[in-house]
Amino acid sequence: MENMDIISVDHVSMRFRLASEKVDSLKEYFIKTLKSQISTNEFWALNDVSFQIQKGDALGLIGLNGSGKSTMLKIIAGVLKPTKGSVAVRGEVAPLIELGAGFDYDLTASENIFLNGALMGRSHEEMESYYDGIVEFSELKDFIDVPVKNFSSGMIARLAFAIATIGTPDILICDEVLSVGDFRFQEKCHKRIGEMLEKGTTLLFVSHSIEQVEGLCNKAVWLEHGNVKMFGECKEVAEIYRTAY
Ligand SMILES: Nc1ncnc2c1ncn2[C@@H]1O[C@H](COP(=O)(O)OP(=O)(O)OP(=O)(O)O)[C@@H](O)[C@H]1O
Repeated sequence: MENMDIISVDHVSMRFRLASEKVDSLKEYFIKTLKSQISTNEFWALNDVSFQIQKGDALGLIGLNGSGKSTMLKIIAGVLKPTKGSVAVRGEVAPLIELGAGFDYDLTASENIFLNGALMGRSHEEMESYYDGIVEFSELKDFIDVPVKNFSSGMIARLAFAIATIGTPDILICDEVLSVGDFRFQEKCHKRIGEMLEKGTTLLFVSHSIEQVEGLCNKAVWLEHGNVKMFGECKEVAEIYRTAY
């Protein structure tokens, strides 16, 4: 089982269609569609991207705004289906992509812990055993019965991170999570991710902080306009990336 690819991204391309005309209402949209007055521009967010990750690797995805990092993570997490190519993922994925996406904002933090557990396929009993640890890690004890709609983005990030990192998933996907919390909480998350890596979790990590990427990752893929500019050892990719723009 050593050196087995846990994630294999094979010639993945992703096309989005963008409406090129501004439409002010649904009615106008239907009328213009019927009259064939709406044209769409094709936009390729990823072009023929391939790379392989082995068990226990920590991969940083780096690149400028709009280079395709989040799109790549969403395809690996199974949220988006690639237009071309394929992705093979061997293992359970804990995705931290759109923070709080699994939350019902009218429910309290406590209720959302169980809701998210259910979304992750975990039973109520199982979540009860994790409950205290989640509350403690998120440091939201005093807010646990408050509806999440009253939370700041940092509080939502803390709760989402604490829930997603229970147990030891095979693959942890983190998209910009550490940029939301304050510095002290970022350190705490960094430490927890480090502990998960030691236990064999594979990490996919997006951050605009190249220092954070270097601190956690052994491999890096650098995306530029949806193309792989460079893939390899994190230190080598980071060194060239730093001086590139
Ligand atoms: N659902 C969508 N529909 C249309 N275009 C999209 C969609 N999602 C992403 N895009 C476009 O695809 C490109 C890549 O976006 P993506 O979010 O993957 O970039 P990113 O590297 O994560 O950027 P950032 O660093 O700003 O988070 C962007 O130009 C974006 O506008």
